[in-house]
Amino acid sequence: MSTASTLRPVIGIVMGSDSDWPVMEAAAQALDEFEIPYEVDVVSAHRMPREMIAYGERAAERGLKAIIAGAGGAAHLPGMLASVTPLPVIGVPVPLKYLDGMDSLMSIVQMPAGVPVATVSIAGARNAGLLAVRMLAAHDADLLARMNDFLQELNDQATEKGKRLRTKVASADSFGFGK
Ligand SMILES: Nc1c(C(=O)O)ncn1[C@@H]1O[C@H](COP(=O)(O)O)[C@@H](O)[C@H]1O
Repeated sequence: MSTASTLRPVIGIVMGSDSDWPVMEAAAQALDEFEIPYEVDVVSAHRMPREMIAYGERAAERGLKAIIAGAGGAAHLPGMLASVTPLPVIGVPVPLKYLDGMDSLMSIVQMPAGVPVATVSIAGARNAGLLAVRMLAAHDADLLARMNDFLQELNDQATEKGKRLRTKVASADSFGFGK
């Protein structure tokens, strides 16, 4: 098991295989941006069911506050974790070679009532990381302020994009383009 910092991890990032990491690392990056300590591991419901159950059952007592679980294809990992932990589980549908991740999405999102998994978009690992930050921020005023700054930054960037687009279209118009 690897841990991103020497601090005790509060978020677990797990995935069905190390082949999911190229998608899942965006969750880790988002947590890094907010200096949230996390751990990373491969925990497969299909290939190592006993370890998977033990991971879910022990997650809360080990101090984790939420689990981000990514899997591809018959992606049962997030739902199975959610069935053995009271912690929030965020599911990331990992797209594989066939079916473009629709199989992963459907496997993760259609949970029976009583066992929720907060499913993000196909390959939406960055949003999974940001959602985990928001969950922590609900009980942490400093983190909440930083999330607000982050949102303001997004707002400023979008405003800037609009400005650039309007300038581009206006200058094209003055040459008789863009009509
Ligand atoms: N969906 C699951 C689960 C599970 O849900 O328990 N365990 C592995 N897998 C998925 O199998 C895909 C192929 O894995 P390999 O690349 O190891 O063959 C991965 O996307 C993994 O998440």
